Amino acid sequence: MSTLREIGEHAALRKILPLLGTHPELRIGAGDDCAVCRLPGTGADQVFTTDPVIENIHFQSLENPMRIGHKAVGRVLSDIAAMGARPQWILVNVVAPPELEIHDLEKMYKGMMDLCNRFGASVIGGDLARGPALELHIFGTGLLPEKSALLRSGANEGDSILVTGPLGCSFESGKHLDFIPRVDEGCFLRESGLVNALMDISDGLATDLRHILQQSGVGAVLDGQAVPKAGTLKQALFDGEDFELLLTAPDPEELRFQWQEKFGTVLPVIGRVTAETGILRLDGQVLEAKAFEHFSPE
Ligand SMILES: Nc1ncnc2c1ncn2[C@@H]1O[C@H](COP(=O)(O)OP(=O)(O)O)[C@@H](O)[C@H]1O
Ligand SMILES: Cc1ncc(C[n+]2csc(CCOP(=O)(O)OP(=O)(O)O)c2C)c(N)n1
Ligand SMILES: [Mg+2]
Repeated sequence: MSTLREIGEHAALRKILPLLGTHPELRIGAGDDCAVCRLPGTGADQVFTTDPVIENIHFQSLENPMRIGHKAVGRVLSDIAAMGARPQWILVNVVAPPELEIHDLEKMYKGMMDLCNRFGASVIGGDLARGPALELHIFGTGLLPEKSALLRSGANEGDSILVTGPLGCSFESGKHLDFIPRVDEGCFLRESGLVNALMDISDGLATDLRHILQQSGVGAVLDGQAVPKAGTLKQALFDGEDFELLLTAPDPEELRFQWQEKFGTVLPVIGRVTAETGILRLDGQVLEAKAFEHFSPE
C-alpha cells in the first residue's frame, strides 16, 4: 500500500486516468488542459475543465478577496484558452469556514465576475459548503469549431517552440493572482492554422513542456537565452503559475508575423522539437524534472 505523499500527484494521475471510461461523444478525455466533447449537429465542440484555489496553497490567508476570485476564474479560463476555445459557462463551489466575512465573499465574486465579463463567460451556479479553509473550485466550459482543438499531443519533430510572455517569479511579483488568461491569444493561435500543439504553463516551463513531449512522442531543445524571463533562467524554468501559453509551430516566421500584426508584440521562439523521444535539453544538457508537487512535504 502507498500514499499520495509517497507516489505524488503525477503518478497518482497515471493510476486514476486508466480507470475512466470512454464515450462515443468524447473526443479527448482526461490528460489535456480540457476534455473535448462533441456537440452533434452544431459544428462545434465543447471543452470542460475544473481547478481549485486553496488557502495557503494557491493564495495566502490575508490576500485581497478580489484577487483570489480573479485567480480562481483565471486558472480555468487559461485551461480553456489552452485548447484555443472561447469560454462560455462557469460554476463556482465555495468551501469556507463559518467566520468568512460576507463582504469578502462579495469581493471574491466581484473579482470572478470582472474576469468572466471581460471574456464573455457567465457564472450560472455553484455551491456553498463549510470547510476548514477557504477554497474556490471553479468549473468551466468553452466552445470552438469541431475538431479544431489544439492538443498537447500535436507537436512534430522540427517544430519551433514558442511562448506568449515572460516566465518566472509569478509568486513574488503577484502575477499568479493578477494574470490575464490568454483567451484572445489562444483563439488567434487556433484560427491561424499554424500551431501544432498548445498548453498553458501552470507547473513551470520545464515540467509543462515535458507533457507536450510525452504526449507527442518527441523531444526538445531549449535555448536558455531566448526564454523570456521575469527573473533568472532557473525561475523561468521551474517557478510555475505563469499562465502563459506554450506552443509548437512548423512555420514560426509566418506565425510571428501574424502575431505582431494582431497584438503588436514579439512572440519569442525558445527552442525546437526533436526526435529524441521524452528528452528535454537546455543548451545541450539534459534537463531533469523538478516542479511544484501537491503531496510532497515542504
Ligand atoms: N482527480 C482527477 N480525476 C480525473 N482526472 C483528473 C484528476 N485530476 C486531474 N485530472 C486530469 O488530468 C489532466 C492533468 O491535470 P492537471 O495537471 O491538473 O492539468 P492542468 O495543469 O491543465 O490543470 C487533466 O486533463 C485533468 O482533467
Ligand atoms: C501561498 C502559495 N504557495 C505556493 C505557491 C506556488 N504554487 C502553488 S500551486 C503551484 C503550481 C500550480 O498549481 P496546480 O494546482 O498544480 O495547478 P494545475 O497544474 O492543476 O493547473 C505553484 C507553483 C503559490 N502560488 N502560493
Ligand atoms: Mg489541475
